[in-house]
Amino acid sequence: MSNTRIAFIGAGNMAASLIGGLRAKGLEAQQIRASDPGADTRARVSAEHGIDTFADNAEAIEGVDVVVLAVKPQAMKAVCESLRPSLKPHQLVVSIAAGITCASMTHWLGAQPIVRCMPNTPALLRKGVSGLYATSEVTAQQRDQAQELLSAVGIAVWLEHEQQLDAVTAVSGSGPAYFFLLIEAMTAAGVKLGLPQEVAEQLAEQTALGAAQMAVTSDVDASELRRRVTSPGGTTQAAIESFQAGGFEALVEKALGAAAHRSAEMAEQLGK
Ligand SMILES: NC(=O)C1=CN([C@@H]2O[C@H](COP(=O)(O)OP(=O)(O)OC[C@H]3O[C@@H](n4cnc5c(N)ncnc54)[C@H](OP(=O)(O)O)[C@@H]3O)[C@@H](O)[C@H]2O)C=CC1
Ligand SMILES: O=C(O)[C@@H]1CCC=N1
Repeated sequence: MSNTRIAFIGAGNMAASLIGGLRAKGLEAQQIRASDPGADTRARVSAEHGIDTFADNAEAIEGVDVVVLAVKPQAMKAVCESLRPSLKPHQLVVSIAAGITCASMTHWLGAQPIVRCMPNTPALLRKGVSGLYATSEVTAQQRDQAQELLSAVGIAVWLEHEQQLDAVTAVSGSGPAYFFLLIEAMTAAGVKLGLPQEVAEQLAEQTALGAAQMAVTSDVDASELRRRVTSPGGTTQAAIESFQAGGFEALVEKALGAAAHRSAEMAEQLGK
């Protein structure tokens, strides 16, 4: 990674997080470039990270080792087709677009080494987690480059089957939103129980942070940590029983199933 040159196509939220992570890991500004149609977006990433930005995607990828596709899934076909004439066979393409398969990208780009990933927004704080899948064209060195790119913003986990990315999207790609929803709901419930809004918010947020840190650092699993909070016949038991009577686990399974299904459906709809 020390002298890898990387171009980001699309300089929105996820690209900015990745660029921030790479800069924090010591990559020089000269090693990173980004292209985006938005003049404001270009000015922002350029000012924040000191990198060169381009309005023209083909210009941005000249001479780089890795091309990161960080545009919305709906824009992927047009972006890939426009890059095709300029891409060199040795350039690694890393896509972070939800629900766009390697087969679709290969169809649009031509034969090219591709790593498809699914990061998540805590990447902004270098607390992200990403699932990665590599096509057979990807060399060991390129795998390392992709690994280092995604590890700059958190943990990177390699997958054996591309289809598993639908499940990764359901669990961790979309996952931060589920925890935010829980924080919102716990805050609203706290207010209904008589707490001021800011206090309820502080309690819910810090509890989420503390619980997540315990789950990550503890050598016992989440169910044991939960058991340790749950005094027999106490308040936690009353809450957990209420959650479960409402079908909590089945609801979570259904919600994640909907996300995974949508990921596969997007591949079908946008992959042509
Ligand atoms: N947000 C999330 O939680 C996650 C998102 N992803 C994936 O990351 C990708 C990017 O998402 P996110 O960063 O949130 O999206 P953003 O909309 O913030 O960023 C995409 C950027 O790409 C720009 N863009 C549009 N068309 C082109 C083009 N032809 N060439 C170059 N740039 C272009 C957009 O400009 P403009 O706005 O002017 O159109 C925008 O600035 C998506 O594919 C998404 O599926 C993956 C994991 C998590
Ligand atoms: O909602 C989405 O489609 C994207 C992918 C994962 C998170 N955001």
